[in-house]
Amino acid sequence: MVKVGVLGATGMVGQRFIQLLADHPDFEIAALAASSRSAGKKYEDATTWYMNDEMPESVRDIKVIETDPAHMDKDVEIVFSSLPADFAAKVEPEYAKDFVVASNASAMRMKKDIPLVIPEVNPQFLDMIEAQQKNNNWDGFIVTNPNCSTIALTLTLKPIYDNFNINRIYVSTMQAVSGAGYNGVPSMAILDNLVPYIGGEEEKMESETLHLLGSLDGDEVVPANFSLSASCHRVPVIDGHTEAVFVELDEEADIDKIKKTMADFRGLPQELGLHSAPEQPVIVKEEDDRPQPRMDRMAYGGMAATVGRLRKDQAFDNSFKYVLVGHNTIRGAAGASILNAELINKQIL
Ligand SMILES: NC(=O)C1=CN([C@@H]2O[C@H](COP(=O)(O)OP(=O)(O)OC[C@H]3O[C@@H](n4cnc5c(N)ncnc54)[C@H](OP(=O)(O)O)[C@@H]3O)[C@@H](O)[C@H]2O)C=CC1
Ligand SMILES: N[C@@H](CC(=O)OP(=O)(O)O)C(=O)O
Repeated sequence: MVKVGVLGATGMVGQRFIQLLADHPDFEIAALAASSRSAGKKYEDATTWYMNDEMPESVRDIKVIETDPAHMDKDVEIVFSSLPADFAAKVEPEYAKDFVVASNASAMRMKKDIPLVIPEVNPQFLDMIEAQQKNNNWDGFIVTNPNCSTIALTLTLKPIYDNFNINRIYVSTMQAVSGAGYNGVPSMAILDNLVPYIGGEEEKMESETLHLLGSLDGDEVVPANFSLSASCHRVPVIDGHTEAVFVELDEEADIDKIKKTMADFRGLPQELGLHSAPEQPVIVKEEDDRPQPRMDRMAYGGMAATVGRLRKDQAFDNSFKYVLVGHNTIRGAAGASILNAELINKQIL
């Protein structure tokens, strides 16, 4: 078993990490860190548990430590980070001196030599690790996963990008409140309402998606060459981001072929049989009223994106549109970091 630690362990994403790691066949939770508000307390006393399942027995008595790497158990090999981005930017490089950091925070995603990875989409970006270690003189390294809306979108776009020529994409999101953390959106702001702004989200979706679908030239990422415009909105759903996607190709959109390409899509995690890999990363539904967050967010344990209403766009030439749902704190956060770590454990450690 590989010993792992979780930073930000008391938070919304930290709790997902614990839920997903509790019975993991290869990883064993050895350390939990949070802010000085929580450090020194037993995990069960430091945490207001938000998950539907009970808090795992194995973590209840673990004493929460300060996030400083000096406090981290030296037997830990992988540290999962679900820290606020500004704090992650300071702490993650400190951890990378000695530990593998699988980060879910946005701070380091677009930095040179730091792989931003979805294992089904761009596992080859892990090749940057050698340069990262050499350039920083680190024994460990940092690998990041994308923003929650970006992950679901990019999983569905990868098979299209590989098989057709994309000209431009518009995407409009309807994002769950859990995406902002437990204290992120007051109920008075979101009940009976919708908030048409999520700070920084549109910029992240636009840049990260093109980066993930791009190619490596040495250690430089050459972004994919199409236009992408995002509009992001918060809706009163607890978990599961929904996105309406509009795609213009260079050629006529053959709907049956596009559906088959998406449904047949498999990547390296499926080939390697990684524990958290969904059998099918993209599920295509035919019902007129799917996908819906309540019904589809838990597809393959929350690790698959579900697509529906895939149809020709009658208003524009060579165009089609669809709706997708992805679980924001599983495939969009903790599950994504864990899948990255499973790939690293199989191929690098
Ligand atoms: N929620 C989501 O869907 C997604 C979130 N993310 C990213 O994951 C990260 C965590 O998000 P989320 O779990 O929602 O946030 P929460 O606010 O729910 O949790 C934040 C965690 O970080 C800890 N923390 C806060 N400040 C400090 C500090 N100064 N020093 C040490 N620890 C600190 C908190 O500890 P304490 O309890 O002691 O205060 C808590 O454990 C963020 O970077 C977010 O952007 C990414 C994708 C999706
Ligand atoms: N901003 C996302 C969640 C998030 O924290 O994303 P990021 O990891 O890119 O900061 C949401 O509100 O749903």
